Formats: sequence, C-alpha cells, structure tokens
Amino acid sequence: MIGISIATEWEYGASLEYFGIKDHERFGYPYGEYFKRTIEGAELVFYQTGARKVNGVGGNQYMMSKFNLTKVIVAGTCAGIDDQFSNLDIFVPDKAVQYDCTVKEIEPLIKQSFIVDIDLSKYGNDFYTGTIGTADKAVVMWKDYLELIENNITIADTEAGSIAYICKKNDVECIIIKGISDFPTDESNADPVESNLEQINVYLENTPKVMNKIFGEYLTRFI
Ligand SMILES: Nc1ncnc2c1ncn2[C@@H]1O[C@H](CCC(=O)c2cccc(C(=O)O)c2)[C@@H](O)[C@H]1O
Repeated sequence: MIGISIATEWEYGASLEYFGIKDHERFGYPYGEYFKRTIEGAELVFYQTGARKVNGVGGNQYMMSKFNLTKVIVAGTCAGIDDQFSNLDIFVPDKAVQYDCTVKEIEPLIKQSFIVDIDLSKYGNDFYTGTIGTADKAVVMWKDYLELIENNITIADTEAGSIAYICKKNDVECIIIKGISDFPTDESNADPVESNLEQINVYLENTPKVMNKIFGEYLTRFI
C-alpha cells in the first residue's frame, strides 16, 4: 500500500472532489480522515494529516503502522521561493530540509543532520526539482523569504521535510510532489495584515488547481 499524505482541509477537500469520493468511503483516524483508491493496479490510501510538522509526522507514522506502507507520496501546495518559477508550477524535490532546527543567530540555518536526499533516478527527469525547505510557520514575511533565497531553497512548506525525515528513519521511500500556491510579497509598503490576507486568499484559490494538476499529470508516474 502506498500512502498519499495531504496536509490541509482545503487540499484534502480538493482530493475528495477530484476522485469523486462518497461519504461511505471516508474513514476517520486520530489525525483526520482517509480514503482508498486503486490506480493502475496500485493500492493507494489518501490521508489528511493536518498542517505543520507535528501533524505531518504523527499522521504519517500512524499510517505507516496501520497499512504497512511501502512508499509515502507527500502531495500538496507550497510557497514559491525561487522567483524563476510561478504559481501552479509542480516540483518533485531531490532534497528536503528542515530549516527551523538550529539557533540561526550562531549556527547555519540548515544543518546536515536535517537534510534528506531523495533519489529520483528511477522516475526520469521531466519535472522541476530542487530543494524544499520546511518549518513550522508559513513563509509570509519578506525577511523570511529573503533568508530562504539566500540559503538556496526552491520552494517551502510546513510538513514535507519532516515527513521525509521520519520516512528515512522507517526505511520507507518518500516522494514529495508539491505545487506552488503562493509567493510571499514585500509587506513593507503595505498593511502587513492585509498583505497576509491577500496571500491566504491566493493560497485558497490556487489549492484545488494545484491538487488537480498533481493528480492529473504527476501522480501515476510515481506510484
Ligand atoms: N506560504 C507558504 N508557506 C509555507 N507553507 C505553505 C505556503 N503556502 C502553502 N503552503 C503549504 O500549504 C499549507 C497551508 C498554507 C498556509 O498555512 C498558509 C498559506 C499562505 C499564507 C498563510 C499565512 O499564514 O498567511 C498560511 C501548508 O500545509 C503548507 O505545506
């Protein structure tokens, strides 16, 4: 069984819509709910973990034990960091890092022990790749965005790096498929609360578009 890990209610809601899931096909578990589908002969379990690292890790560890998962695919949205890219571009990162695990004032932002390399060699190379940076807070403030650019992060989210980390501990393959839903904007000449609201609205508008693109154009290549 392959696990498809989905963070937020909006990403999971878009998944229910995409696969036309009926109420009786939805099951609860401590972190949210799940449904199953067989696609091209592969048995998949799609589950919502909730947002941020604790939920992502807890939900995935639970599902690994319950279904004896052989692979986890983290599917969802992310912030764009590298400005060569645009909203709705999809990435399959070859590196996942947690960037909120060090005292950044006196240590490097990212330490080797929090980096997970992802071997994508058997999946070809006709997709965007790069480094996904994960921390417990969303990338909203301009100074946080600049710090990630400085550290060569391509995209950022709030779960994937920690899920890749615990998959490695469990010797379970982890593939991350993430689409850009929003870019932070410079709030210095605007009302920061307004600017934040705008970013959330962009995230909400783009979330179903990203999920449809991942399921329609990317998922089957990685199962
Ligand atoms: N900018 C982002 N930074 C980090 N992760 C992002 C971003 N965008 C999307 N994700 C991904 O989507 C989900 C939720 C998105 C989210 O929390 C969010 C999005 C936009 C603004 C705000 C805000 O507070 O203003 C919060 C998370 O699970 C995460 O994996």
